[in-house]
Amino acid sequence: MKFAVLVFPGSNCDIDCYKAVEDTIGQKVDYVWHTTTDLSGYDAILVPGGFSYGDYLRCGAIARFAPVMNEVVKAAEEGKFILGICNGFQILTEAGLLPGALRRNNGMKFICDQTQLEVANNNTAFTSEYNEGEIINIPIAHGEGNYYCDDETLAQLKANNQIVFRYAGNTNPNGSVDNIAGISNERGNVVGMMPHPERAVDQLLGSEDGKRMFTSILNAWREKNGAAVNS
Ligand SMILES: NC(=O)CC[C@H](N)C(=O)O
Repeated sequence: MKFAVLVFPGSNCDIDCYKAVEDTIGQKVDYVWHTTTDLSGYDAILVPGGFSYGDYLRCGAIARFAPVMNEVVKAAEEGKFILGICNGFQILTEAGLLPGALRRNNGMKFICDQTQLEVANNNTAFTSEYNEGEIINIPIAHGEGNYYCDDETLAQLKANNQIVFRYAGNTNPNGSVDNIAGISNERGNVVGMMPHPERAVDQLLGSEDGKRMFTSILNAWREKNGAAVNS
């Protein structure tokens, strides 16, 4: 299996994502610059966190127009796995690949902290290794993580089981609607989340709870492709 980690000017979690893939599942992974116009060689695309284009206008609002994003849209249509983390989630909502938007945290401050997440849906390619309702420890680091969508969209998210993670036990750090920390598209192959699983892949980092997102993706890909265990 081969992963792409997108790199925009201002990305700062690209190396963490690359290392997480290498260390947790040992699969092939490349950094892919934002001007790239061909992602056909990749099975999964990670859109990492950071401050793409300095967060000017709105987080993700400029990155969404990068040439590589047309390829990300194409990859999503082809059913490839796409995971946007933090700024990556913001970019995917700006690009219209995921519904809703990320607004300033309701306390208007950047928050960098450990958070407890509840796995709201383990029936996805990204979360199958967790138990439904499991509480996991994954850090956040954002200024605009306040997920917003209108009532109609929220009803659709619930009806289609698209809410993947919630901040556990009403410990909502940023004001997100319905404690939402991560969602998927309707098809389930695109997920965006504000917390950082790639920063929780070793006890040295304080938690290993993010590892199973990467093993879940690999398992889903193997299931889809009937691939041999070590391919
Ligand atoms: N860690 C991140 O990706 C931060 C995203 C964005 N710059 C924000 O502050 O909300």
